[in-house]
Amino acid sequence: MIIGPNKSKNFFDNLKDEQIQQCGIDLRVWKIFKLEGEGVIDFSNEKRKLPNYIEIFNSEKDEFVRLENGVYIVKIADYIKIPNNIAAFTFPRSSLLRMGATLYSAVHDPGYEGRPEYLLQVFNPITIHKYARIAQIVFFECKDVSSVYNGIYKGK
Ligand SMILES: O=c1ccn([C@H]2C[C@H](O)[C@@H](COP(=O)(O)OP(=O)(O)OP(=O)(O)O)O2)c(=O)[nH]1
Repeated sequence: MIIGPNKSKNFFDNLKDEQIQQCGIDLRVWKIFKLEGEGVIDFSNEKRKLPNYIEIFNSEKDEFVRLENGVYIVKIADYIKIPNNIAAFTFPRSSLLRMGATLYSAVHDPGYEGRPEYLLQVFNPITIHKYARIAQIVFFECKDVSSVYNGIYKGK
């Protein structure tokens, strides 16, 4: 069952009214990175290695950035604290899709807190202004949780 914004807004601090949607919360861009080098992924995470992130935009310093076609990492400005019985998925805003770009999200685990990062793929050049509402996160009740998130991305 979806946890609506009347409750999920409490998983954030300092949300703007415009971020409250019908069943989710719009998320704001903080930083955007290009990837440099290759990643490594395995079974145990022993060999896991992320590429270098080259910052190309920061909402605290820049007004906007024009992105050519390509792949980017977006760091969200909003700090989220997910309760231990709730999970979440993030979707691109339809306006982003309508511009020829999209955003990919993995699962947000019960117990996670931090500022999520997403993969942004640009198929048609777009301009992103500071703190742009780029995505919408939707929260779900998660029964029979085996454990809460305590991995390397917690709190970042
Ligand atoms: O697109 C996403 C989806 C989730 N998260 C956050 C919330 C989630 O709880 C945490 C870890 O996500 P995941 O479990 O998919 O990461 P992993 O690659 O499995 O790393 P770990 O070994 O830490 O679980 O990252 C993101 O930042 N971006």
